[in-house]
Amino acid sequence: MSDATELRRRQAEFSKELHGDDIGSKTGVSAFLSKNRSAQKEAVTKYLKHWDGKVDKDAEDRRLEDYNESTHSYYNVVTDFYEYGWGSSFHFSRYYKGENFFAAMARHEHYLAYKAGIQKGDLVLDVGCGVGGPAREISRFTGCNIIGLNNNDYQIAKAKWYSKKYHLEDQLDFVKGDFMNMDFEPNTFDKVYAIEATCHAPSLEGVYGQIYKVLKPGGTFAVYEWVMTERYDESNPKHRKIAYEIEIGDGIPKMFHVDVAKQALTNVGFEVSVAQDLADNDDEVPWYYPLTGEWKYVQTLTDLGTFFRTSFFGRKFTSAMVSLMEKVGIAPEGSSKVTNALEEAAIGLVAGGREKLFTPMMLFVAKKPLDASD
Ligand SMILES: CC(C)=CCC[C@@H](C)[C@H]1CC[C@H]2C3=C(CC[C@]12C)[C@@]1(C)CC[C@H](O)C[C@@H]1CC3
Ligand SMILES: C[S@@+](CC[C@H](N)C(=O)[O-])C[C@H]1O[C@@H](n2cnc3c(N)ncnc32)[C@H](O)[C@@H]1O
Repeated sequence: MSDATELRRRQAEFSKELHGDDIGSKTGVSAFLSKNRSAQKEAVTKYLKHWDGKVDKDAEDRRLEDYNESTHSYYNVVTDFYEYGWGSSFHFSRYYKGENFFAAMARHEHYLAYKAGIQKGDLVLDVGCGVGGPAREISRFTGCNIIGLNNNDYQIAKAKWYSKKYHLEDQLDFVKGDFMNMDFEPNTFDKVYAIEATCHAPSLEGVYGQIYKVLKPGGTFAVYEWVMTERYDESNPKHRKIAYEIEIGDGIPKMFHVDVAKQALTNVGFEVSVAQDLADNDDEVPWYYPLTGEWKYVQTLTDLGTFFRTSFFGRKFTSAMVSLMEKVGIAPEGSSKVTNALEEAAIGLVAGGREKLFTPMMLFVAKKPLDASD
């Protein structure tokens, strides 16, 4: 058995032990409370194994090398929190004045589909598809067929459960795989998109090279990339602290600079037609607003629940409840470590957003040339 097959088998087995067989019918709090105790403790340990506060080369190399297991463990322990706090699309978006949170999320997804030129009947790959929120929206919006690729078994099971629930099984499929080593045949997809996922890669050239391979000649790749911006200075300790908070709290081995991303696309053969930071604008309502706790930004009454759960006070409330439940044995051991890490994420993301050192929506649109050879 190859190393990759063995890892896949182990991860699938572990997911079954951690989450049980009944995946889908429970979400958020009830899913979180029904985890297998010892497996949850192990998952948290695996995720935080290389996060010891160090940012030297050796520490970074260890995180880059362990990217697959570490990210797999990260999503094993945060997925229920994400669904409870944010919904089933795991990304940020811009907000128009008066626009509801979920409408903005859907619009952000439609915009990427539009920039990728996705048409009815296209075969599309969603790289790092989460629990399938964007794939459901984009398949309904365009009439295309989407295969979602993900290395997290729990999220795949959830994505499949949702597509059955919403009768989208004819248009959607979700498969297990590492985006650094894809199993698809070369030249398979008409379009490829990735939303806030490829930042988990140990090398952007690695993941973009795989996307280039599976895209048909003339096909388009569109991505919302997480990158550090032109203003970021790796040698500035305050900047590095913000990047580290984003890395540890979001399960990212290393946050790359925007130039690294752009160069990586070109190096693997793409022709880049759009390179635009959608966060670099004068929006009245900033993309990171739900994590700030600033009530002035809330746009509609329907957003109050989401805003409470995502705001500073809402997060403190959740952390306190989780800590209490862990102490009395209702919540599995290690749960507080997860809410602490998510808190670091929120702090780093808001700080990075306010200072424009970081963007979660660097939009790249890139084409595989028509005359590309394999
Ligand atoms: C990790 C990557 C590449 C993308 C995910 C982006 C966002 C969806 C998440 C980033 C930080 C997350 C937090 C939460 C939800 C999902 C994020 C915004 C919570 C609000 C979930 C509820 C917890 O109690 C607090 C979390 C803070 C961080
Ligand atoms: C922040 S979530 C975004 C999910 C989805 N794009 C969305 O917007 O809802 C990042 C996703 O990338 C997936 N991922 C991370 N590393 C991966 C890898 N090496 N191979 C495949 N998927 C990966 C995670 O499991 C997760 O589903």
